[in-house]
Order: sequence, then C-alpha cells, then structure tokens
Amino acid sequence: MSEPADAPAPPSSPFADLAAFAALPRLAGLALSADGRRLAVAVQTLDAERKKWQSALWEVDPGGRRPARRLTRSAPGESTPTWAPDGSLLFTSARPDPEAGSGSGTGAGEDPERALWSLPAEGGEARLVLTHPGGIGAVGVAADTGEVVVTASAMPGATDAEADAERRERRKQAGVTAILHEAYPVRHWDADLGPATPHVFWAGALPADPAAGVERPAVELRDLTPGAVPPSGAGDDLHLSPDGRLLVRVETVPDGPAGRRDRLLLLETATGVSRALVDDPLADLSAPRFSPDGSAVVCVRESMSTHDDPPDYTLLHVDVATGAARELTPGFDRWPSAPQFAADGTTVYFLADDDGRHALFRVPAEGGEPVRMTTDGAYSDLQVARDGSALYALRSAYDEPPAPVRLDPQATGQHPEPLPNPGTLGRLPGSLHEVEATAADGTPVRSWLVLPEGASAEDPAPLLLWIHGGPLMSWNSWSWRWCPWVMAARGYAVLLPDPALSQGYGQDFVRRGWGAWGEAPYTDLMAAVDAVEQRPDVDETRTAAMGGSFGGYMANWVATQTDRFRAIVTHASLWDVDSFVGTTDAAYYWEREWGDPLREPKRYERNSPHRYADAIRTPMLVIHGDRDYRVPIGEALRLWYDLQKRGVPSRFLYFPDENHWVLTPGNAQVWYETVLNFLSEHVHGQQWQRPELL
Ligand SMILES: CC(=O)N[C@@H](C)C(=O)N[C@@H](C)C(=O)O
Repeated sequence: MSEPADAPAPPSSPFADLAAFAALPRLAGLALSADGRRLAVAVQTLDAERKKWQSALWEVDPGGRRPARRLTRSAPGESTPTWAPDGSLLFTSARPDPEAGSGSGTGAGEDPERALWSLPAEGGEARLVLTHPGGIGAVGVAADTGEVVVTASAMPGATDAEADAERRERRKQAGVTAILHEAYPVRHWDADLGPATPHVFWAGALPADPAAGVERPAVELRDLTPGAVPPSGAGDDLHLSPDGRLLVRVETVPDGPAGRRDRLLLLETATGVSRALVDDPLADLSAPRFSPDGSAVVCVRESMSTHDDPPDYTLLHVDVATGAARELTPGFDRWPSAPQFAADGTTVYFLADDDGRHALFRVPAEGGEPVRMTTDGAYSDLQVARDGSALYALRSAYDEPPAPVRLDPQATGQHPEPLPNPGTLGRLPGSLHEVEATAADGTPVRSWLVLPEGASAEDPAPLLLWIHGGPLMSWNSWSWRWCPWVMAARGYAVLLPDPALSQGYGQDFVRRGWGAWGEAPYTDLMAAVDAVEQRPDVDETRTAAMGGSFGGYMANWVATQTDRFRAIVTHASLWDVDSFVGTTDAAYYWEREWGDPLREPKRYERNSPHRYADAIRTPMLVIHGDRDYRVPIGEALRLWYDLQKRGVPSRFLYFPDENHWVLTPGNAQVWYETVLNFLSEHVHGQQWQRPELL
C-alpha cells in the first residue's frame, strides 16, 4: 500500500496529463530461460506516431543486478517471448523479413502476418523461423528437446500453406468476406469465427543457423489437427511434454444444440493420434501443464454453472497413462487458476483471488491443504526455475503496475523483492486504503479506496464509485483501462468495492448474487458507498458512479434504483438482459444462470435495468464500441434511445472501431477526457466542455 502523500501531485505527474499517462510503459508476458539465467518480458510503449502501443522484448536479470535492457526493436513490435533450451529466444512479430525483401506473410506488398522469429542466445540479429498465411498464434516449446508447436489459422480444406494462401487470395480477388456458419457460436470477443480456423502445427526441431552463403532450410509444418472446423478450432491453451512426444491442449466440443464446453485432449506429436484426457460433461477444463517427468498433467476444472448454482473451480491431477484424475484442492473455498508443477514435481503452484489480492499458493502434488505464499498484490506469468532455486512472476497491485519479481519457492508471507524494471513509475497522486462495510445481512464487503492528495475534513474529496465487470471478478490488480489514479490526480476519491458475486471471498459470497444481480450485488455496493461517505475526507454530496461490462449493467441498474449520484458513466453495458444473452458471443454461458427467457422469464423481468427506464433521473454518459461482440452495440443503442426518449440528460461516446475495451492510445485518451469532462459538469457543476477532437 502506498504511503499517504504529504504534497500535492507535481504538475509533471503522468496521471494529471493524459498524453503522458498513455506513454507510460506497460509490462506483460514474462518468460524464464531453461537454464534460469535469463528473463524476457514484453514492454508496450507508444510508437513514433503515438497512434498505437508497440510491444518490444526486454531482458531482466533474474539476479537483480544488471539493469533491464532492450532486446528487440521494430515498428510492428514483438510479443509471446518463449525460450528454447539452447538459449535462443523465440517470439512472434509481424515485422518484415529483411532477407526476403518483402513481408514475412502472404506476399509482396502486403502487410506481413505475425511470424515466428528467433533471437540467437549470443545476441545479434533475430532470424525469421516460420510463417503461415494465417499468421502464427500460440507457441509451445518442449522443455528438454526444444521441439516447437504453433497454432495458425487455416482455411477449410487447405492441406498446406500454399493451398491456404490460394484460398485466401481467391476470396480477396472476388471481394468476398462473407462467412457461412453451420454451428454456434459465430464470434468471440471481437473476432469473427471462420472461415479460417485455428489449427495446431508441428514444427519439430528448428534448424540451426546456416553458414554464410548457405540457404536457410525451410521449416515444414505438419498439421496435427487437420479436422479442425469453425467454431471448434484449436485454442491457445496448449502445452508440450518435456520430451516433445505429447501435446496436451484444450478442445472446444458441442454441448447440446447450441452449447460448447472445453475438454482436454492428449495428442501424440509423431502421429497426430489423439485421445481425450479429461472429458467431463459437467465441467470445462483449462490451463493444462505437464509435470517435469511428463507422467502427469495438472489443470483447472470449472464446474458448469446452473440456474441454482454458480460455477466452482478446483485443480485436477491427471495421470497421463491412465487418465485417472483426482482433485488437488477439494474443499478449498477459492477459485484456483494457472497451475504449474514445482521443479521436482512434488508441489503444484497456482494463483487465486483471495480477499482483494490475486495470491500465489502451493499445494502438495498428492493433494492437501493449499498454503498462501504471498501477502499483498496480484501475480501473473509465474515462471518456475528448473533447478528449483526460485520462482519469478509479474506482480501488480492497485498502486503498482505489473513488474517482475523473484519469489522463494517455499516461503509464505512473502513480499518479493522487485527485479530491475524497464517500466518504473513515479509517485502516485494519492494513497490507497482498504476499507470494509457491512451489508444488511451482516456480510462484510471489502473495497479499495483511492484518496487524492490533500483530501481532508477541511477539503473532502468528491467520490467516484467504480464497479468491476465479470461479474465473477475482483478489484485486485493494476488496470490501465480503469486507472483510479487518473481520477485521483483531478481530486476524486475512487471507491473500488467487491460486492456479492466477486471472487476471493468464498462460494457463498458468489451465491448471494447468483441470478439476482439487482439484489445483493447492488445493496452491497450501496453499503460500501454508505460507509465511505461517513468519512470526513469524503464529500457525500458530490458523488458519481461508473462501471464497464457487468459494471455497466450495474451502473444502469443503479440509475434505475436511486438518485443519490450526480452522474453515471456506463461503459460496454448490459441494458436489456434478454437481448444481451441472445446476442453475446456465448449465449449458452449466460443462459445457464439466467435460463431460457421464453420459458423462465422471471429473472430477466426482475433484474433487467431497461424495465425500469422510467425511473432514471441521473445524467448518464453511455460509452460503447461497435466491435464489442461480448456486449453487442445493440445494448448501447437501445439504452441511448431510451434515455433520449425520456429526456434524461445524456451523452453517447461511440467508438466505431473499438471492441469491449478501448485499445488505441488516442481513443483511450478521449475516453478519459470525456469521462472527466462529464464528471466536471455534473459533479462540480462546471460548464460542459466538449473534447476538442470529438
Ligand atoms: C463468457 C463471458 O461472458 N465471460 C465473462 C467473464 C464476461 O466477459 N463478462 C462480461 C459481460 C464482463 O466483463 O462483465
């Protein structure tokens, strides 16, 4: 937690200047080399034109001594760092191939597709390793042999890259972009499913660099999933056994007429023969990882939710030879994710939301009581040193963006030392506090509270309630998209509560809000607001509420239930739950909870904000991206019409080419600018200022 600041934010604070905020480096994707001596991390910064975020790979010294140094540089950027056992660093990039004189993708004069590149262990120039007309997606490397498997999208019926490129070209020449679907679903997040489908390709051992003047041997890709058809293509959740003989991956299979579920498939890489490893009609399986000796797989089992019950998560230990699975974390009242074996295979590490943190845990591979290893913060990208000497991860918190850290593989109560970080941040314009309220039924509701510098009884800060999405999530890690420090730099206190349905407080806490979004989740939020409004450093007369996705649903619901806020910002929000469920990219996921609207309309009738539109008095800012397939644009269009029709003071910030998020620096800045101007107008009573570029 940051110390309360004693001086106002310096004018140079990047949180007070949206252009400077957009320029702060953002870390993602950590990878440890096989010998444990090198760490690579992807760092996003603005490109030269400041029009997009560009990812480059940096090296971080696991010993913490040498400063971080940049490894790659190109306009299209580099990501997905993966070390091969020989110390070379594999990555994907859509950079042009300097040796070919044209793009590394589909043909001369076209933008290259994302290809696989390799940076030699001793440094020097990266070389292009392999391409596919559909671009390279995920990359897996066998820890002992260095053999490589990749995913790439292939056109139906194309048996090789040449045929694939030809099919793409024919559509292009004919001006055809249409997709004919024969099964549900048809979209995912912001992507159309089909006509190309992700396949898994075996690349095997990569050839060494040829001698000068000798032509580089081409890498032959062998399709391990020739039958893949939309929408059940190969996902990116794939992992090779250390000897490269087996691949474990997630396969999406039909579940009822328009449903899908995920199972685990084991595939022999030499023959392409596959068998189901875990196929559970009552659960989705994900995140498979082999044990160091390849004899077992650990994975996450998510039980399928029903009308009465939310999902529950546990870890499975699966014997590769027999497929026998046993629960590793029975009775553990948290949702484990991202499991990995320790170097000696006797322990499994995993991550889980816990009480406003995303903590690191360990459990014996034999099963037993999980032990929490970290105190504060949210961890991701866990890397296990193969000699068992250390763990590495990216760690963030609400007051610290992701940064690389080293952890002790055994210790509990850890506050890991940060490693040299290419993205160090200056001082924050305020302080972070943890607060607790009590709901009407006596349940504790905890929140993070960001206070701006100078907030005091003499000068209390206006309050902004931020509601998280999901809804099965928790406010526990740094967010560039929902950064409370941008608001704090303008003097707002920001309340980030975890109401009913949030993660990290046990199954009963989720159950309290299941199928009743307008009840406990709403009243918990109001209890959290009531409690902080008692504070002398918070001004209870100047408040606003906002949220995105489920948080947008709740912002809309709040608008229909109370006039206590001066303004409401609703981003990518659900307005008519019935129409949302039918048009989102995975209707079956939501129907498990909400039911078929024709047969079971009650939950929709009770909880859908649009039914209470007449009650809205609060000015609203509606924000939505047209490429949002998770919460389709129809929700915002109807909300906007309903507000306008009723004369509710409102504005609509529409992004024709953004998706569920806001991914370009320019749009992200006008997002913050519009929200801040809207808040200034209604919370502070200032004259509305239309952002200059809008
Ligand atoms: C499949 C699915 O919808 N998953 C949820 C995590 C999700 O995306 N929820 C949206 C609506 C949100 O972020 O709130």
